[in-house]
Amino acid sequence: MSNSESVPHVDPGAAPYGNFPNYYSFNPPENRISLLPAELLHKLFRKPAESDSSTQPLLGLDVGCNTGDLSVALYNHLTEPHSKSSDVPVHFLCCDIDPDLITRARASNPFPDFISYATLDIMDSSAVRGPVNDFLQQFARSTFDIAFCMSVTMWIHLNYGDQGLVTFLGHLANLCDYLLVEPQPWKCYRSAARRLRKLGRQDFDHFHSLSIRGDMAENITQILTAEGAAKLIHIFGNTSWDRSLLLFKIQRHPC
Ligand SMILES: C[S@@+](CC[C@H](N)C(=O)[O-])C[C@H]1O[C@@H](n2cnc3c(N)ncnc32)[C@H](O)[C@@H]1O
Repeated sequence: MSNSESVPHVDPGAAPYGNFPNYYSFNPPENRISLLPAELLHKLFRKPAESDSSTQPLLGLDVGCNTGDLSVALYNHLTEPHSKSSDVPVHFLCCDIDPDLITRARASNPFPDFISYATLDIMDSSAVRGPVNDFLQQFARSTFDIAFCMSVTMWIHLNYGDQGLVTFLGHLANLCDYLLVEPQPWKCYRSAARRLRKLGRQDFDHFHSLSIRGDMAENITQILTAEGAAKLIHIFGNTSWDRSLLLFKIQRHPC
């Protein structure tokens, strides 16, 4: 399979945020799911045997969920009986900038009581506050247990520049205790820019001025772990698209 997001037969000018309408026909969820241990949630959140077994729900945030196929696959994978976290209710909030993708995700949602979808630009802090805070407040919580940021960083980076990427990662880290990131490697940036040029379109606003470039998994790790803000605790290997899945534990320092 090709290792860049150059495969979709969609005019990329029409998908400037990576909002490809048929994403899962060329990158099926299984490519990523197969790298994640089914017991991930149990391993991260298991309680000591003697602790009270009250079932605080586990909360997940999926940023850039497209039509929700990966969100649902993650939900199934992490909650199915052999995962041993199935006794704990798990609730996901999944968001995407593209309202059409969210409409499709809602229409095919197999678990509407457990998976919620919202249209929002994660870079628009005032728009994010509403749905994210409303979701967290239902559970009297201020953060998610885990956030997923799968194949989204490049689109944020190309559309909002270096500072946008740094702000985005910082914002996500503030929202969760664990963060799973699948960064697109630099060669995908070149492919995305080449596609636009082939179509005679203007380059992404920021492509030529990005100074964060090269090894994107390493760059993103450095941004997240700067000043001890997060710790890289696991790399789950590489997908067939040569993308690594990086799990960070966010370190909260008392003020
Ligand atoms: C390449 S797709 C990845 C979809 C999914 N996360 C996955 O890995 O299967 C990138 C998604 O991020 C969404 N996206 C890009 N920028 C966004 C933003 N600023 N806010 C919310 N979603 C965004 C796009 O609409 C698109 O659906």
